[in-house]
Amino acid sequence: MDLLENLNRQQSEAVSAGPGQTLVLAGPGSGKTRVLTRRIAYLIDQMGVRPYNILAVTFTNKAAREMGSRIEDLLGPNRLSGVWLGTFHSICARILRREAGSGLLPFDSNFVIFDADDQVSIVRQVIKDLNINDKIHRPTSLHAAISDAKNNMIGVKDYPARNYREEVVLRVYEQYEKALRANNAVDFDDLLLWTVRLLAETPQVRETYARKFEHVLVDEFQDTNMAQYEMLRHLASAHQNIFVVGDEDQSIYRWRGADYRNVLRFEKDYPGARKILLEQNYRSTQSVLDAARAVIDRNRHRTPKRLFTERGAGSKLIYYEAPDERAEAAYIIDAIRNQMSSGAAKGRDFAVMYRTNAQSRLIEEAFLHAGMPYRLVGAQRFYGRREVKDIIAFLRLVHNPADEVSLSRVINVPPRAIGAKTYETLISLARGADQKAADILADLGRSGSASLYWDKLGGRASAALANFGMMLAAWRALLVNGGSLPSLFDRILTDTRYREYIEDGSEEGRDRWENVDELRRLAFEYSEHGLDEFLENLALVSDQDTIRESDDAPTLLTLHAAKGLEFNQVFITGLDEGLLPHSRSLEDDEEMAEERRLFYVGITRAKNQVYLLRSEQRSLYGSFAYQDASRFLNDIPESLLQSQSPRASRAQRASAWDGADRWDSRSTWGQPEKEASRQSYRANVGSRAYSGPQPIQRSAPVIETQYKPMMRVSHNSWGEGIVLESKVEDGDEILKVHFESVGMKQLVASLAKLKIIS
Ligand SMILES: Nc1ncnc2c1ncn2[C@@H]1O[C@H](COP(=O)(O)OP(=O)(O)OP(=O)(O)O)[C@@H](O)[C@H]1O
Ligand SMILES: [Mg+2]
Repeated sequence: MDLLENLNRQQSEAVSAGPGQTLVLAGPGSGKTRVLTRRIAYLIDQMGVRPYNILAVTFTNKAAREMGSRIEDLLGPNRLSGVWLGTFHSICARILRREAGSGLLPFDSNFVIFDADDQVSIVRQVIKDLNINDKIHRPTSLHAAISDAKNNMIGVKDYPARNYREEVVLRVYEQYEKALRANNAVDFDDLLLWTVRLLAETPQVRETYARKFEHVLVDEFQDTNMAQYEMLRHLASAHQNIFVVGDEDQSIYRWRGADYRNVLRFEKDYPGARKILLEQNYRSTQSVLDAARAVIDRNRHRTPKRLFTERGAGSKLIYYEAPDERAEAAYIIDAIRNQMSSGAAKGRDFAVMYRTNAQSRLIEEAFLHAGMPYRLVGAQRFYGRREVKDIIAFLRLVHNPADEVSLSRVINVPPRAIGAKTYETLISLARGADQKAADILADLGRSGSASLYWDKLGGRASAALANFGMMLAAWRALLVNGGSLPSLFDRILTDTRYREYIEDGSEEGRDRWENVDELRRLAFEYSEHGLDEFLENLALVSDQDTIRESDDAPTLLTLHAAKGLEFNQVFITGLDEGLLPHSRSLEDDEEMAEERRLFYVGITRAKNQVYLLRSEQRSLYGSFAYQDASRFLNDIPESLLQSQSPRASRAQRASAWDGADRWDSRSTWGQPEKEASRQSYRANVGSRAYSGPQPIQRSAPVIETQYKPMMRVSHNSWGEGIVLESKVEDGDEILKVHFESVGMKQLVASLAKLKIIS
């Protein structure tokens, strides 16, 4: 096909630009990602560039996959093979794996990538070892300080210790690094840091890659940080062909070190760069664009951009001010259900966005109560589950026996009589002998009671450890002898009797097994690639990667995770001062500007309809409080808004209460069935009018219930959850609890032994 087809003049100019440097700066929905995709196809097809001479960086794995399949659609199958297409993290991991054997790096090529949980648990351990007060120095904040340093390319040696706090960070940083190296592990920041160091300090490595990559292309350039920018410069240093697209107004990752001034740096470093502006928006209606512009225009120090659309005015943005957060959630459910039941829209048309992850809980509950499926974007749901983490830990141990974080996780899972004390003795023995714990396990497995360590650990403990050691050795042998990933996976399940362990006959047990089975299916997909790549991909899943395209359901996601995506209709929730803009930003101009950009990104995801929601009252942080409306709402001209707030006027409210159908009279989405929508509205009146922590629905209790809705509770194996409903049936208290780990569960209170947290 003609690769310049369906592009406007500026877009074609960018796609077919000659060699050198190109900067495409343009607003949302103007086709930047489309241009980048076409450009890759064009390079291969029209300019004869070989795929393996191309490096393209996307912001998420999902974006990389989509780009890949789009290019294959354009060029036909297999024309892309060899191209390096992925996120900064995955590209760095690839470079480091190739180079780790050279002795230039402090880990070998079997290194594992520790996820956020692992990282914080190491910090926690270090804090304990160093006797630091974790109430004053929170593990997550120390970890953030370390991460910050790494993103700014500041190593332990260069870390300034100008005050007490920095001294603490430095001490923790030092031990944290030691722990990573001892585990043959890297964290996310290391991937970048070590790649940049390698490229900067080793000319022949730099040359190799710089020669290889004749063309370097980058999407979402405004969100690169210093280290990423350095990396790009090194990689493009031989051919100097670098093509970046971005929008300063959509820079929303400052907290991760992103610096939109990289755009200025680019112009300074490459004075000959051609700059292309795209001005037509193909995504949104004029109303959406006008509202978005009104919001972003208030930011200072920005270059105003022209952006027009030929899609027509479209409908106004709908504003709804709910009496409380439950009513806010109920409104979303109603609006979606009405359109879906009338056939006016499909589940996948909708996205519900929020500023902080904590806000998702109530919205999820509302979906659960309504029995409506949804897609929650975030790695937690699947990969955060205990059983999934267990199996991954076994696989990581096989891959990298030095990984003590994984070892400590599964050494006694399922229980095999290796207590915490035995584990500690094992670790201190290893430290004393300057050995890895895994080597001692292997030795015990090999030599049994003839092992040097047998007596030191005691007979019983040694026997248990020896068994574990033999099992590990057998798994490694299987892999070394060419066994496939699926066969290793199954062998682990059989040897550990993992299924018997988790399938206890309960519904939860079945759920857990299904998760293991899902992971197994994933492992099968990687049979060709092997364990390395499987683990790497697991470690690098980002939030957007958890969106299952096949599910036709509304998407729930943070504004941050919404970057680059588009939806027919977008709900932006929590437009309250303190939430959006977030309270942390109220006293800092730069932060406030970033909050504004975040709101801007949210609005501009919408093709047709934006809903702006807020709640007068919120219980987010444990107590109820009244909120002011977000200042950002004031920036949107009245003429673009249509209010559907129940308090907008007495007359409107009265008509809503007596059952007159407000969906029919005021909706912009056609004519839902009158009766159905009225009923659903009525069904929700109870929760809509409710204020304060009361049950959503409850049959009149016969005896006093011990648990109340909205209580936070903790369960032995499912962790923390929220009570949604409590009722008495046949003298038993029956609870519906939503657990973070496993979702909604129904429990008998007397058997479940829940602990009340708050
Ligand atoms: N010339 C065109 N003709 C028709 N549709 C187009 C054209 N250019 C872009 N589009 C469509 O417009 C939408 C937005 O494009 P794209 O996602 O590439 O924009 P973007 O600039 O990358 O947006 P964002 O800044 O949000 O990442 C997509 O659905 C895309 O297919
Ligand atoms: Mg884009």
